Amino acid sequence: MMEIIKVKDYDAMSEKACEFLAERINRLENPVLGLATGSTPEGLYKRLIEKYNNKEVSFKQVKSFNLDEYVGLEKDDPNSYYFFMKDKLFDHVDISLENVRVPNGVAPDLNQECEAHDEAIKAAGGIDVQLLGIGGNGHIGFNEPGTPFTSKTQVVDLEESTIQANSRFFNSIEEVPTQAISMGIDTIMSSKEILLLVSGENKADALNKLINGEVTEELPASVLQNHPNVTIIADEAALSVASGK
Ligand SMILES: N[C@@H]1[C@@H](O)[C@H](O)[C@@H](COP(=O)(O)O)O[C@@H]1O
Repeated sequence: MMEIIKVKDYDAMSEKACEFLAERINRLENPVLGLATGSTPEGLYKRLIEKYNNKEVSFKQVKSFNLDEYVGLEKDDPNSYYFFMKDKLFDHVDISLENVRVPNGVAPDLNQECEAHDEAIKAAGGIDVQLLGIGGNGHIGFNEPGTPFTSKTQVVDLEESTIQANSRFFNSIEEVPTQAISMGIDTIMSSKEILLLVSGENKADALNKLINGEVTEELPASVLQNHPNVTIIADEAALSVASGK
């Protein structure tokens, strides 16, 4: 089941997503969240912090698992996803850092780290709500086109287009890591519920294929058609191709 909520713009998407997530956090006894990085969820995190400051939500009982992390970046590297999460959310709410897990991109044994991530998710009882963004090429997490739907958390090679897109955060393109640890497609699909946020015209093509196209490993996000409980909050620009159909 896929529900699509169309909103006007990025701000409206962030607002809706904040209501959606806060409702789950308040309702579930021990919420387990799957969290994402990138520009897309930044507005959502800002609003969640506001809601926390207004005492409308608390993260005391929340456990979280992040989707991905660059290989080779230390936790305190401003471009690491661990740093992003602390900077954009964790440092500003009452979540315990003991309850958050971002894959460790500098673990001595990366494969073992991938297994540990999946094991920790299982031990927590699985993910209640997985937040996702989407890459222009249809990637989710860092699962690039061609990634098997059966994949668990693993080390992945980044596509040139992804490196290019993410270079905006780095001083130069040479500094962008070429590999990452990413939750696998199967890991993501095992979540009880999925919330996908999409904003902007540059995602319109991928979103159209996800909604109207066939389910194929060539467009990793298309797998979401097979999930029983997906909500997509997308703005008008992101839906411009899909709604023209
Ligand atoms: N690994 C991240 C994804 O988790 C993210 O959803 C996507 C879109 O990023 P943005 O939201 O900045 O457009 O690409 C990045 O590479």
